[in-house]
This record gives sequence, C-alpha cells and structure tokens, in this order.
Amino acid sequence: MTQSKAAVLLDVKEASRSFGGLKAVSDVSLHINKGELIGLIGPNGAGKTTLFNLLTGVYPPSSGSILLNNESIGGMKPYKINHKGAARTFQNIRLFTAMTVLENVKIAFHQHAKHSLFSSMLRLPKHFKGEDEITQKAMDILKIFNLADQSHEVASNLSYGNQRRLEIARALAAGPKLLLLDEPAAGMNPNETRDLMNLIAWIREEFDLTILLIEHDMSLVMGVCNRIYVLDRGILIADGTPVEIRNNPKVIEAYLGQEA
Ligand SMILES: Nc1ncnc2c1ncn2[C@@H]1O[C@H](COP(=O)(O)OP(=O)(O)OP(=O)(O)O)[C@@H](O)[C@H]1O
Repeated sequence: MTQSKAAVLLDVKEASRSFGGLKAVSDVSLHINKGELIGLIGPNGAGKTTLFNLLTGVYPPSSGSILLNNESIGGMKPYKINHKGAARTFQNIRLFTAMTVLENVKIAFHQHAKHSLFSSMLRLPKHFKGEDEITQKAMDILKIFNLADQSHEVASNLSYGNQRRLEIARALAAGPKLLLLDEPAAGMNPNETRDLMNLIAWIREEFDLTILLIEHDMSLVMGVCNRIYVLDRGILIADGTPVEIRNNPKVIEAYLGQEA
C-alpha cells in the first residue's frame, strides 16, 4: 500500500530499544495507514511486545521517532498516548478482577468522560446524567462482545476467552483511533479464536479503527490482515501481504529456526 501522508496514522522511524547489551527492537521503521488491520508476527523474543511498549509509552525508545497522526508520541506517558488515541490490550490479561464486568468498562469510559470531577464530587444532577450515559454506553459495548448477560459478574468469574474479550471491550471504551492487540487469541481454542478474529475485523469497520495485532501463529493473521510485518531478534525482516509473507524465505527460516 502506498504511503500518502494524509492516510498514515502511525509512522515509526528507525525506532530502537535496548535493555543493557540487548537490542530488543533494532532500527524498526513501519507505517500503518488509517483503517488498516496489520499483523505483527515473529518468533519468541522477536521484540513484538517491546515494540508495543514503545508505541504505548511503557518505555521510551532509545532512539528513533514514533508519530501518531503526525504528532510525535515517542517517550510520552502511557495515559497521554491513550488520550491521543492509542489503546492496547496486554498479553497477560490486566483486568480489575475483583470488579464487575460492567465496572471494568465503565472505568475506561470515566477516564475519557466529559463530566467534570467537580460535578462528580458534588453529585450534581449533571453527574447522574453522565453516569447513566456511561452505563448505557458500556452496556452497548458489552452487547457487541456478547458479555451483556454477565455485566454484573465479577470479572475473575469469566472464562479465559471472555476475559480476553472484556479486555478488548475496555480498550474500545477509550474511543481509540489505533487499537493495539497483544496476542488477543492466546489460550483460546480454535473456534473461539476464529470467532474473535471475525469480531476484530467487524469492530474495525464498526468503530472506524486502525488495528495492529500481535500474533504468534502466522496462520491466524493470514485470514484477516491487510499487511503483515515480521520481526526476528529485534529486526524487521519482512513486510507484505499475507501471501507474500507466507512465501518469504526469510520468514520461513525464522520460524523454522524457532522449531529447531
Ligand atoms: N524490561 C526488559 N528488560 C530486559 N529485557 C527485556 C525487557 N523486555 C523485553 N526484554 C527482552 O527483549 C527481547 C524481546 O522481548 P519481547 O517480549 O518484546 O519479545 P516478543 O516478540 O513479544 O516475544 P513473545 O512472543 O515470546 O512474547 C527478549 O529477549 C526479552 O527477554
């Protein structure tokens, strides 16, 4: 896909991140156009999560630049990047497990809600109106994820697959432009995985999202992604359409090397 300036949402230029002597991400340049669903794959320890951590402010890049909507976000605090329009899920699920399903989504809405802390503290009518609206919006999202019936269930009581879905629902509540999903299907069975991939493709359309999806398993991303980037030992070794990636000798070698 061509890289016209207006269409690019995320532009990463020669980003690196070192931990001691290890270059976990090494001079990676990539771009994502608005509306694309992009896969990020690579063997164990390739640097996928570290790249996500750079994109979401968990770590600043050691060098290089990261632009979201033409604005530099490299090194910004995570909450600021979230406000700029990038939301993520984590490889290890991070829900408020003692809270209900509904509360988990409402918290994310509150972080972005318009009603002021002042009206909340004084419990003005405006506060209750805002609260009702947030409950309604949270329920609407839960319906999309087939979690509305369990809205009053404590999050830790959900099945593993549903906890993963709830994480995505919560990320969506932040109203992101860019959604970063770190192995959203990890631990799911093949049917759950297929349903989730279809749901991800659907929410992209419905919410006008751009999505970057980390996945371990190449075959999973083949069906849904427009393009795929491949990392190996911190280096971007390939990018292209699913068919190009499937037939790329460097990619095959990287994956075979992992099995050896
Ligand atoms: N905070 C850290 N401190 C030191 N080393 C780190 C840190 N985070 C990641 N690494 C190292 O950086 C390399 C890349 O790790 P990363 O988790 O980004 O890979 P990954 O592609 O997401 O792997 P996986 O598919 O196994 O999750 C690994 O060698 C890892 O041990």
